[in-house]
Amino acid sequence: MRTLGIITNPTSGSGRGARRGAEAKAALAAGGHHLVDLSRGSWAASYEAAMARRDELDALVVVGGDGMAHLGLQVCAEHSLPLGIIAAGSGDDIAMAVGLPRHDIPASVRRIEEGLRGLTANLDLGKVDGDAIEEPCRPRYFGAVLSAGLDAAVASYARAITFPRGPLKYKVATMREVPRFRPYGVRISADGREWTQTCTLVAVANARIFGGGLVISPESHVADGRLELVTADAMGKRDIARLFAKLKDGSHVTDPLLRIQQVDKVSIVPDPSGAPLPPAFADGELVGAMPLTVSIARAAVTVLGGRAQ
Ligand SMILES: Nc1ncnc2c1ncn2[C@@H]1O[C@H](COP(=O)(O)OP(=O)(O)OP(=O)(O)O)[C@@H](O)[C@H]1O
Repeated sequence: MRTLGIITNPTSGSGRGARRGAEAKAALAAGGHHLVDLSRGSWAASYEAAMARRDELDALVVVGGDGMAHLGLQVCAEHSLPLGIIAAGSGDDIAMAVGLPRHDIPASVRRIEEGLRGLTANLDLGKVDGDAIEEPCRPRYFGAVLSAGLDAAVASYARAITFPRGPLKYKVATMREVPRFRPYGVRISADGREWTQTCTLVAVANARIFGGGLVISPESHVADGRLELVTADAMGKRDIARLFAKLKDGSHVTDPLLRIQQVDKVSIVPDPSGAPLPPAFADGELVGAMPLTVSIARAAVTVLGGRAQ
């Protein structure tokens, strides 16, 4: 018998989170484990509850989408506590990057049991430092991708509106943000090189996919010890539409306005040569305003039942 902290989110999976959470708890309890329910009324309150009980646990299990996996990473990063992920969200990019099943609670629980018997994967994380990182976790870690370009402006508006809900809110936010877009000014320092440019996208990828399955950085791998800096130069509206369409299969990498470079550490600073950058998002969650520095945290978290390859 193990002591497992568990965090569920009633809002995840377009409102199916409460049922999925109850199913997950029942399946883990059936395995004879002692469960400590750390779910609270918000992401931040659940994080605080998990941090307060972290030392009593043998593992932490999160149930939901990337927002919940991101929460689990904050508790387990650079700590000996392993993380179990029961992927039940509308976006499960982190779970997919570690080869975990989606929307299949019995299969996810079997992976957690395998993990408790020793089958685990060590994953790299992006570690974000900056004065304006949102409370309560500073530094912030991410598993998939941090982004501060046009897609972050869309995410920021989508987060601010209460209607419509679900995937439709991203369509509404895109329709608002793309016509207003002016190229962002940015100063980038990456592994000792420094330059200023205007851009449409600026992202740091640990995994190949983000945004619920968009292939932003096809060569990225969560266990290769490297991050990829992805930038897209200033673009007009038609080029933006083409770029976003190509993100679906990763074919944007041949676009001459796009650049992907491997980095260990990168600083992203707003520059007056263009419009102000939006706040950064990572794993779909708000991280905070620029400037930010992202560095690689190698093998920073152990995922139960994960597959590194
Ligand atoms: N009680 C709660 N505990 C944790 N997170 C919560 C809670 N209530 C609301 N949330 C919010 O739910 C959001 C989405 O969670 P999650 O990623 O698990 O689900 P999802 O189905 O993939 O959602 P989305 O489509 O919004 O990304 C998070 O941003 C989080 O802030």
